[in-house]
Amino acid sequence: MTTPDFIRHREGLASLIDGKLASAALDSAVAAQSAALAARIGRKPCLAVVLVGDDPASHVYVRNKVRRTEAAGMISQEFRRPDDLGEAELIALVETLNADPAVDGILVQMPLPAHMDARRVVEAIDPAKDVDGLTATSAGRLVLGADGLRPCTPSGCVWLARQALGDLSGLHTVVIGRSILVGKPAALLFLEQDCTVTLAHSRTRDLPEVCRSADILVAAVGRPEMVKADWIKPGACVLDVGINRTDAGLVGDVAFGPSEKIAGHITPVPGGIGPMTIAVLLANTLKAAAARTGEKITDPLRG
Ligand SMILES: Nc1nc(=O)c2c([nH]1)NC[C@@H]1CN(c3ccc(C(=O)N[C@@H](CCC(=O)O)C(=O)O)cc3)C=[N+]21
Repeated sequence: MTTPDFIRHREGLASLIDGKLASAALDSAVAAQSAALAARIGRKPCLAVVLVGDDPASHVYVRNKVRRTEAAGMISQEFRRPDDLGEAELIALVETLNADPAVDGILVQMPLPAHMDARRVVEAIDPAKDVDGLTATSAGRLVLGADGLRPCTPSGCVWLARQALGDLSGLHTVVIGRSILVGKPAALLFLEQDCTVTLAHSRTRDLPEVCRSADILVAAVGRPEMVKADWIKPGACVLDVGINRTDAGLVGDVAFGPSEKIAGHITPVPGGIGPMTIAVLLANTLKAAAARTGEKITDPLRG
């Protein structure tokens, strides 16, 4: 197996998995296929992003999504609504987007304002357009191992682990965090790769010891630098999903400095899993566009 250029070998330190470079590689594969698909169907794939309220972090993510969608030759539609928008109005907007044949993917940015039931809003999304992979239909297909759209962040984790390690069969993956958006689907996606999976969480007994048995460690808890270097098996592949804003800037869930001396591979924050999430979102939009129009494409995340 040849190592891709976004995994940088470093003497005496973990190889650095550069998620920014990796996502640029995926984006250009998506762009090429999106152009070919557009030529066949007579229109570009289109992603609609809905942002309710004015959380500054959400605005940063949405701006990045719009920029990268357009750079990949796809159409980006943005819908901004005030945070006093009613749930029924938001669901009506989702239904309008469901009915619009030119829209291939719908993403409703989380978190939603507290007065809304996010589950009800997500379930209003047509599963064929569920590029976040968050509807009950998509989750059910994931559990069944049936075709469907998979959640973006955990798909990005699996893709990077495969790029770093090749076949993951038989490896022990420990996922810390059982969220619907990341931890739970990550466990299922690594299982689909024939890993032995442990889904650890805040009630797990002796978490450091559990982590020390991981060949692949996925940290998705949202606690700055919670995972310490002595929780890491020497040579393990460490994927840091945490995006924590602290006085010291943006930090992950892993204490990076000490951990890069122990791990075999590691993702930084920023510049690791975050940009990969958007790359998978674009790949999912391409897949949704192809499936909706009955066209065949090669999955940019496979191979
Ligand atoms: N329906 C929905 N789907 C999501 O996928 C979703 C969401 N809601 N709500 C918020 C979270 C968070 N998220 C990120 C995406 C990219 C970066 C990213 O590109 N981060 C850069 C840094 C950006 C910065 O400076 O803040 C990096 O890690 O290098 C981070 C976080 C998607 N989310």
